[in-house]
Amino acid sequence: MELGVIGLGRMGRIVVDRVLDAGHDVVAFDIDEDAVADAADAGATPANSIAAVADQLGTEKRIWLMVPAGDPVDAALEELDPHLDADDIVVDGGNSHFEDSTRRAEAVDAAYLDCGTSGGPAGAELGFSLMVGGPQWAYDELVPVFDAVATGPAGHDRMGPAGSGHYVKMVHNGVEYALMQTYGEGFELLHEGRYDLDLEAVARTWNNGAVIRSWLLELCEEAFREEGSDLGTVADHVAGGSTGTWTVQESLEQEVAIPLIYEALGERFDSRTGAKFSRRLANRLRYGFGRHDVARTERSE
Ligand SMILES: NC(=O)C1=CN([C@@H]2O[C@H](COP(=O)(O)OP(=O)(O)OC[C@H]3O[C@@H](n4cnc5c(N)ncnc54)[C@H](O)[C@@H]3O)[C@@H](O)[C@H]2O)C=CC1
Ligand SMILES: O=C(CO)[C@H](O)[C@H](O)COP(=O)(O)O
Repeated sequence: MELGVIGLGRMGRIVVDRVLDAGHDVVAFDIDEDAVADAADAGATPANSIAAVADQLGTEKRIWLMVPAGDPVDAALEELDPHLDADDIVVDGGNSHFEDSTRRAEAVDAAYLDCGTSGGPAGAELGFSLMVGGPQWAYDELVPVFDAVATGPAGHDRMGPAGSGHYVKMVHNGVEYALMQTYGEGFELLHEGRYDLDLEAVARTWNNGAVIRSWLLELCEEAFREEGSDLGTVADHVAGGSTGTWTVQESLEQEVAIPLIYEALGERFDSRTGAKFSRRLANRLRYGFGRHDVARTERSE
């Protein structure tokens, strides 16, 4: 099979390499010329524009987008669409909002597969987990590509119609937030608690047979090994948050309570503020009702 890949960053480049390794051909484009040159060195055919990707593929074009979610996806589709017809297939493997994906599936002439992708850069070796939404025929047609990009045949499946792949990935990310939060809380208690513990040793022991072993826990083990039990200079500032926000928004629309995911998202937002206003007010209110001491801090303004 011949696959066009647009977006050759951390994730797109893995798609290229794994598809090439499986014996398929790749036509590759990125707005970063160096990324295109690197992909060409790895065996892909370089293209110098999005339209050129479509032109360089034969009839029945199969194209994988791995660009940042949002405007770059719409921009790529706008440029591709005049070159596509109903026999063609476009996969969006990024973290797009599922409603954007259903809109795009309606708008483009090609069959559109929204593909939630999990596994991160570690997927270069292991392959990804792929959650695909869209027409069955298009999914079936791309099974050889999904087999190559995923961990294997068990690492991908069609979730349902347009939007369902990115919907499942959105919820996956909400779960990811809550798992990160709960490991964080457990290790915080161990760190602050009554024993002087080697947290790498704790994580390693848990990862060997414990009920709570997982890949995220292996990453905790790696973090403590590389940074130390006190996490060294790692700041308490957590970036990102879009996919968790979408998960919480959807839970409100569906009236499904997901308090752990909501709490984890809130913690992430909290990590970006300095002194927290509500805690400062609680501090002052305790003086108001009980004449308890008010802890005070130097303020810059
Ligand atoms: N990094 C991760 O662990 C994961 C990322 N994702 C999603 O995969 C998508 C890609 O992520 P990464 O590879 O990490 O990002 P990245 O920032 O490493 O790569 C994005 C690439 O897209 C290129 N690009 C941007 N606009 C373009 C355009 N209009 N045309 C062609 N190329 C364009 C950039 O030059 C860059 O090389 C995002 O939607 C992300 O949320 C999904 C799962 C895991
Ligand atoms: O999808 C992912 C992991 O599963 C990506 O790492 C994504 O970039 C996470 O983004 P955020 O933390 O902003 O939700």
